[in-house]
Amino acid sequence: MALTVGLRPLTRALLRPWARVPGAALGRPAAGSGDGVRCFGSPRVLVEPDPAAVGVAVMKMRNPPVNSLSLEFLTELLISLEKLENDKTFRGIIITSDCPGIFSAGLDLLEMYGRDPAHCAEYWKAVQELWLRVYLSNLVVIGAINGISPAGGCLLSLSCDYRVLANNPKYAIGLNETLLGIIAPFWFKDVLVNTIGHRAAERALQLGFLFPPSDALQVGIVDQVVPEDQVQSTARSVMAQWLAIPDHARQLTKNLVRKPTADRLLQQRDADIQNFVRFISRDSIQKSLHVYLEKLKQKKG
Ligand SMILES: CCCCCCCC/C=C\CC(=O)SCCNC(=O)CCNC(=O)[C@H](O)C(C)(C)COP(=O)(O)OP(=O)(O)OC[C@H]1O[C@@H](n2cnc3c(N)ncnc32)[C@H](O)[C@@H]1OP(=O)(O)O
Repeated sequence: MALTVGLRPLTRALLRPWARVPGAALGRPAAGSGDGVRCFGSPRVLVEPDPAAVGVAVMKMRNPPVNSLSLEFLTELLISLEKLENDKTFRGIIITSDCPGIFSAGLDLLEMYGRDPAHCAEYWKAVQELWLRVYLSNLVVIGAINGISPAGGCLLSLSCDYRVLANNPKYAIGLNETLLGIIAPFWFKDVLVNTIGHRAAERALQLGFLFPPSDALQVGIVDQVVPEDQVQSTARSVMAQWLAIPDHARQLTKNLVRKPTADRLLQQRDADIQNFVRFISRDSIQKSLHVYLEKLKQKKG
């Protein structure tokens, strides 16, 4: 999948040579890891081989305070995923968070609020790109969801092959876009419908449900709920089960199941970008985002 087409200078710079990303170094031993352990990443994305599982990488999102998916963060995630996809030593990735209590707060509202149409278009293209990259990955992708995961964070989780959620009543997962006065795009909706079924998705989307762990498991938006300190070990055991399947058979099957959903976006990416830009630029939508951002500020007191 070509990643650089049509992207503006910031994104192109980030997608160009790995070494240009400050702090990034492919093949450099990880701080605190044994000599010779391959570790690569970027300021906001830490990627390490799982010391206990051959062929598995752990990708930790580290964009404090809430792992919101800014353009720079999306770009770094894309670079890391592309590296992993092309590195034949890896067959699976566990995606998790390095921000306590938060998997990802979803799309970065500041990339959509008060921005010009060109910026919004570039941002949306990167959002599409990340989804396609994760959803269609040849690797086994397991979400070790160790925190709240609304909207874009939920989409990222839903795009994994399997989701393990920490059993903490403070955590919740769902597509809550309507609560912000915005709507989930058709491909977010498609992935949710594929996961929890039409009727449950219809209710969840319209009411902007954020499911706490027990409800999340019951509706099927996650596959397993486990005590917080067992999220990583469970993700690792699940990974072993998925890696026991020959790659070619699993990958072709994944493609068979997921391609029709991805194709719906691939066939109309530009139109989807234009729709997004038109929608997000409306005064009424900008007002809703403003109100929501103010609410987030006031919550702090
Ligand atoms: C035709 C097509 C139409 C398409 C339409 C658009 C489709 C858009 C699709 C997806 C949308 C999204 O993903 S929108 C994002 C949804 N996310 C949320 O609703 C989560 C919002 N955040 C929270 O609820 C909380 O921050 C938290 C529960 C995640 C964490 O709470 P906590 O108390 O720990 O932290 P704070 O609330 O104090 O937040 C700290 C800091 O971060 C800022 N913040 C939080 N979330 C975001 C975000 N998503 N984007 C940008 N910034 C965010 C928050 O404002 C605080 O900032 P300050 O410290 O500066 O006050």
